Amino acid sequence: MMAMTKGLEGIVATESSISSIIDDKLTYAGYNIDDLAQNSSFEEVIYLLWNKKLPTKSELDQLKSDLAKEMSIPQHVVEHLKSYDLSTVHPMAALRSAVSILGLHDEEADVMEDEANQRKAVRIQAKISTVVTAFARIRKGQEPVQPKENLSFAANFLYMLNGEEPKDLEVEAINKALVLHADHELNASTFTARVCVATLSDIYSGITAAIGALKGPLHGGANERVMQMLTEIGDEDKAIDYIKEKLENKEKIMGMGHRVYETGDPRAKHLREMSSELTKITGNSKWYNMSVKIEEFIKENKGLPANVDFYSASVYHSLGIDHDLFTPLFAVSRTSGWLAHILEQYQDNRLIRPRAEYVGPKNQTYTPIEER
Ligand SMILES: CC(=O)SCCNC(=O)CCNC(=O)[C@H](O)C(C)(C)COP(=O)(O)OP(=O)(O)OC[C@H]1O[C@@H](n2cnc3c(N)ncnc32)[C@H](O)[C@@H]1OP(=O)(O)O
Ligand SMILES: O=C([O-])CC(=O)C(=O)O
Repeated sequence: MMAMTKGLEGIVATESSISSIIDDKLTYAGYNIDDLAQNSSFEEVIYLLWNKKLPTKSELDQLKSDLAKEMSIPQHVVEHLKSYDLSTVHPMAALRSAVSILGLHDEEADVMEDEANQRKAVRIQAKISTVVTAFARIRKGQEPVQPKENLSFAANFLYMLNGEEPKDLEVEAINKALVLHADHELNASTFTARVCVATLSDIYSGITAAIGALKGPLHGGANERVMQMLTEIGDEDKAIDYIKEKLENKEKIMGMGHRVYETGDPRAKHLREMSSELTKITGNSKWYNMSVKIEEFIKENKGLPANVDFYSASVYHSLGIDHDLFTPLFAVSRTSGWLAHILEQYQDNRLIRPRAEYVGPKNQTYTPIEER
């Protein structure tokens, strides 16, 4: 058997033409993330990830209209969201369960033809932000807000969350965040989705499994913990002492470090810029200043770069988004990548089944229970 690599570090487990990380540069289907972050809409990125080419105007209009038609969620799903223990259930747990329930209401859930899978991809992508925002409102005792067909995906997210049409700057920030989080090669949640559907299980199962993986604090769950850390620190002048103590206790600093990037995560600078701008506008520059201090300290003392989760925290906080909705918002975006990978996996499938090196006891003799 081959040598074991803990955490599968450096192991190439599949071919893919969706996104790449080479020399610390991230591309979606060959387009650099910096270009996409500056210029593209999230809908364009969805099209790009699913089709490996930028859409023409009519192709983009078609996708937007398909998504708009599918954004509403069945009343059963709303009733389900209402039935959770609203004071304790984390929105990521609610989302994981709700996506699974969406599958129960999709007659095509187990139809494996390509066209049915593409229709389901549109349905899931369209409904995911409706589920997140509906849950966010329901737990505050508010009714879900129906999406508006004339709004962009990013604008609809904020509209359904807050019940009022967002300002241009807010839409721009959410759109950029959605573009930046959409795909990232074979990260843990995407790998989870691919492992799941490689058994020829259905798309809803793949997305449900991926949400479960994204939820963890070493992955998407880090963005909520970054804000928790900044809140705990509270004051710029206390940041370095706080971090030193965490490091002395061998605790990890959330939003720092990455399995693949060595010099830095190319997405972080876009979020850093947004954080600087938005925290200034909202009169809360301390969150940005504190983040810069932490980033510089960790870079200097541990050689670790900030990852995508680090500055997204102060960006989302400045937009007034509840801290436990940060990871669900990540999921809304990453669903586009998960779906692209699931469809790619189906196209050239083989069961994913690695080996484990057995290190337990050998040659044991069975003893009857009365003799143990
Ligand atoms: C969207 C995303 O998923 S981006 C990642 C989001 N996750 C986080 O921000 C959580 C914090 N970061 C981490 O836990 C890690 O850097 C990960 C999970 C991202 C990458 O992990 P790995 O590649 O497995 O690195 P690993 O955890 O083995 O760390 C290697 C060394 O760097 C240290 N290290 C890595 N990240 C950090 C951190 N954030 N804070 C402090 N030390 C760290 C480890 O303690 C370890 O040190 P040691 O060799 O002295 O024991
Ligand atoms: O690629 C990873 O390991 C984690 C990450 O940054 C992402 O999923 O965006």
